Amino acid sequence: MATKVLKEFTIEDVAKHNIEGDLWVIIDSKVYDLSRFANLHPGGANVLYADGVAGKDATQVFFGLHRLEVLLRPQYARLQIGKIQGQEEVVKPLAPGELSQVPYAEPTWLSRGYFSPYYSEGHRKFQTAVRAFFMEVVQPESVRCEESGKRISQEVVDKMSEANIIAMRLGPGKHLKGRTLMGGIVKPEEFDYFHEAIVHAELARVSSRAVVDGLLAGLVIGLPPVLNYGSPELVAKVVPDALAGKKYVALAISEAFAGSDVGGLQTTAVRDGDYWVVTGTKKWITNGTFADYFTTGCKTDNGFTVLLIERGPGVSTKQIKTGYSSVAGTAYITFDKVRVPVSHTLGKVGNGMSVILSNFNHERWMVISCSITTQRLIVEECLKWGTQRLVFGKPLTSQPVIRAKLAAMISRVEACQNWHESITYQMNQMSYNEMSDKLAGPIGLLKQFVSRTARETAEDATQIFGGRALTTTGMGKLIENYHRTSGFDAILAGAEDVLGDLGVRQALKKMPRDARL
Ligand code: HEM
Repeated sequence: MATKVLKEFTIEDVAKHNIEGDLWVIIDSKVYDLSRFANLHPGGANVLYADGVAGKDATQVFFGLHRLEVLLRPQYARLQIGKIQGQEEVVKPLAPGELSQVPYAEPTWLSRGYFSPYYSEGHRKFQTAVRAFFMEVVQPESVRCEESGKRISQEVVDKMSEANIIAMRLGPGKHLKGRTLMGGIVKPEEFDYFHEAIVHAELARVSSRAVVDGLLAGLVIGLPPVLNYGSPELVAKVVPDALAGKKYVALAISEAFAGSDVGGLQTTAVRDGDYWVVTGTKKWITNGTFADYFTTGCKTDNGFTVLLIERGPGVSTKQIKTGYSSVAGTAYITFDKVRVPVSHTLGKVGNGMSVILSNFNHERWMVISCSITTQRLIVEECLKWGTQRLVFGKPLTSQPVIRAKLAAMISRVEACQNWHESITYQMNQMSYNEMSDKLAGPIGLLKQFVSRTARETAEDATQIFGGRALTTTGMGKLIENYHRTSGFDAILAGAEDVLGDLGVRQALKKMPRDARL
């Protein structure tokens, strides 16, 4: 397709169009004809007729009031009629895969001129491809679904499964064997937890908190127990379709009766020949509204057992209204005498607690990976806003109190990131059992730290953005979303205080008996 040659104007040409009905402005070297748009302008027509705006270069005032994306929306992009002779645009959106050059907007390993002991050139290649994919395929969908509350389209899920992103989100392992990952950039046997962390980070970079969950987070936490504890026949029946994005899975553990005390669950499974008969309810189940399978914690005669329940007679799900978008498909589930084949038992009868506990580490580490990226994104938003927003004729960052907030925000996210990388490195060296033994505590402590710092950063960012942080659209929309949803990470996958306590209890278990001051 031929690129449109833009008409060129001088500043003087534009200055002649400065009245109602004949109104041009310059924004970042581009000339816009707002004559007819003025009456439709969401900020009102009058602001456009002001002295420093009509017929003038309104770049400064524009970027004080709008996000760049406004100019990129097709309905507004077409208002551009030309450009100013001899000027070039300065403010450009990132190309798919491109890195931000804002300091601290990217982790150190992605920052120009810095080094990392953990990430290789291969990780970098992989990251570039994953970022481009998420920017092109997932970002527009995220914006649509966050607003509409509708579940992610099958088209996006299909594209994710084609690149094997769904399988990669489950981490390294035998489920990757024979798969072409991201067009073959990384071999399945080379795929490690740093590759996986990249996938989570890039997903979180372009998605709101609810979309991170809506994009099959239920499957990411609900399928591993099937992979690790299901019979070969069950694995063959369920896993290929799930990784191909044809069937959805949710992890159904928590209940209105029991959250953190998994032992207090009331959903009951009673044996009847070759079937279990399951009765009970589940609450806060991510992706539950559209899941085909539920990895479900049940009380059985001799303790606690995990069953894979297929949607069918006796299973009903309804949407729960939560503080974030219903794109996450958070559900209340009722099981009413549901007949579940005994072959759908995951692990040994009565051994459900270890099935669930072994799953938690990976889930928590995944939540941490996503949460840190969003925290970093908020730092980037604040650095940009702080420099482009003028107060008392100077950038906001000229105020020491703003710089102090930025210092705290940067330090927090860098601390989180470095701790996360250190734990991820340990994961790469350890067997699954070693991880359960040695990393449950550190992962619990890190998750507590990340969700606490997230909320502190949300508070600071809200102060920096002021009223703009209170609206779901416009300049502060990411801050508003973060402020409203950062608390989710303090609850989902294990409540903050419980996890901090777990970390300390694990440490106490390992205290040498002879340790004395
Ligand atoms: C191509 C030119 C422009 C387009 C397409 C445009 C579009 C918009 C849109 C979509 C909004 C809604 C808020 C948002 O989504 O960010 C808005 C708000 C606003 N616009 Fe514009 N605008 C343009 C130029 C200008 C200029 C030159 C001014 C200068 C005064 C201006 C002043 C405002 C104000 C005061 C608001 C309300 C901001 C708020 O609620 O915080 N706009 N504009």
